[in-house]
Amino acid sequence: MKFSKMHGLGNDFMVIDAINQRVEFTTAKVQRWADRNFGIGFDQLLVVESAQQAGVDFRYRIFNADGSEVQQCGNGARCFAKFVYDKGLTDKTEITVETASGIIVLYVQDNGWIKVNMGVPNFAPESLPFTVPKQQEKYTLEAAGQKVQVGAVSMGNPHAVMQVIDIAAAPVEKLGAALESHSQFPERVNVGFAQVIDNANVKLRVYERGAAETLACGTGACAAMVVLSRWGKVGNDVQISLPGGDLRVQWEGQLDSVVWMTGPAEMVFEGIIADD
Ligand SMILES: N[C@@H](CCC[C@H](N)C(=O)O)C(=O)O
Repeated sequence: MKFSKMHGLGNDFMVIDAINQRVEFTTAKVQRWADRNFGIGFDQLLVVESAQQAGVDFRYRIFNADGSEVQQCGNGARCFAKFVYDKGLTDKTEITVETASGIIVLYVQDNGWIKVNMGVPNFAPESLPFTVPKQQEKYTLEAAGQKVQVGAVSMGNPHAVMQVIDIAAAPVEKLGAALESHSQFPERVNVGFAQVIDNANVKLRVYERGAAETLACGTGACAAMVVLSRWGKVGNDVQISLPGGDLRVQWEGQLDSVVWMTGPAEMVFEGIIADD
């Protein structure tokens, strides 16, 4: 089975075309492929399929390195768009795709970057413990022996975001792991640690559900933007700097406005899996 290895700001993916070849795998196989010593190594697997709904260009499925299937992936969406465009699966520069959390629209720009309409943030999905969205609201949780204040939002997938003073010293591994599986999050959660530089610049690290800390998280960047905006910390056009590079995230701030994310996507190499 042929695959491509791609990344968006160092958040890396194995991408499989399941339109032109037969693709079968199990959770154990995803975990083995994801292994950085015994497999290909990646944070997420992206499986590109034909659309199931009329008028939509593609469907794609997303699996974390631990094998769990998830609803949304920002960096993955940009890599998906580059993959279908560069492989000639479409010649459209405006691409619609079904994900497990609904249809999203992606725009391939002249400079090769991809702009994604990430949809409207959801402050009260089932996978979050909080039901009533209130402006300025923070929630206090206990994790890893300390009390932390987080904002919670779904970008299709669940995120908890906290503000930190010094991103380099943030306890991402320890607190991220504790919050990822906190009892308040029935479907586990992605955990963002955000340092506000000014109202247009934020530094962010994300402990991802099912993958641990990654070099970048697109939905995490959108979630951080939305939470910090609700807390009055940022404007509506923010550069989010992650360990792997920068994303531009735009949000008008109304609860019904969509989030835009713009950034690069890169092909790394292509291969054939020996054990399929
Ligand atoms: N890296 C992704 C998010 C991937 C899914 C996430 N780990 C989850 O479990 O929801 C991104 O760029 O958004």
